[in-house]
Amino acid sequence: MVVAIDGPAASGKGTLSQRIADAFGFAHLDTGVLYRAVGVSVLRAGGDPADNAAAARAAYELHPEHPILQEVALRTDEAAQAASKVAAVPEVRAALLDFQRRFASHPPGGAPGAVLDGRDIGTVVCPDAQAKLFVTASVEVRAERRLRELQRRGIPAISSDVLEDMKARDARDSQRAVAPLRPAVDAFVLDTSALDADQVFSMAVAHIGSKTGLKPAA
Ligand SMILES: Nc1ncnc2c1ncn2[C@@H]1O[C@H](COP(=O)(O)OP(=O)(O)O)[C@@H](O)[C@H]1O
Ligand SMILES: Nc1ccn([C@@H]2O[C@H](COP(=O)(O)OP(=O)(O)O)[C@@H](O)[C@H]2O)c(=O)n1
Repeated sequence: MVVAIDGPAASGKGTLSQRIADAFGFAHLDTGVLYRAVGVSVLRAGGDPADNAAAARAAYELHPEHPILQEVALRTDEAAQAASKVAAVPEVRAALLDFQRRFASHPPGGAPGAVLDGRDIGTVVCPDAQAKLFVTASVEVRAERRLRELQRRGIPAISSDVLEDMKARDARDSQRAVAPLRPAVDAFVLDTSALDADQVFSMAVAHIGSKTGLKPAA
């Protein structure tokens, strides 16, 4: 059983995915972390994330136990920008595809299902997912959520920079040639601009139930 959750930055994908995974006993993979790790690896090696060869090399070196995947440095805006640059490189996407598909088909810990969140889960990584959600919100709402999150994590951030970075990333993610950000034709689109996390969760559970017959454990 695979649940695909896609959407733009700070729309609430990760929050929703973790809650869905907990409720159904599924494993959760935040695929954005993989792209962030590749971007940060390139920066640390002194490279340019938009350089195809450097980005592809870093992607082929990433493996599920790599310690960079746990680093808080992956959460910064700098990491997010680097991620969206390496994410436009076809070799990077190809290198990360196996990792993601293996997680979906063999969820760790023998879990009965997997929730993957990202930009292209319902369209490219798991086009046969039993339930697909596309979570979105206005860019202003998303920038405000991300700013508060960064402040909570103790990462310095300036409101106008977060908004501008988010717009730049939205444009890059939506306009790239390979696996652009867009809802799958069979995705349930959920605009969370005026919904809190509990409301989003309830609507998502109802949708998953309608598609799969599954109900969360009480
Ligand atoms: N429906 C919601 N309403 C308000 N804040 C939310 C909502 N969903 C998530 N958040 C908060 O917004 C921030 C970004 O959410 P996150 O789940 O990390 O988004 P994404 O994975 O899409 O980048 C987090 O601080 C999270 O707590
Ligand atoms: N499945 C995915 C996940 C992330 N990405 C890229 O990785 C970047 C960071 O993703 P993320 O999910 O960590 O970003 P946030 O939504 O958390 O801000 C995105 O801007 C995309 O460019 C992608 O291309 N495909």
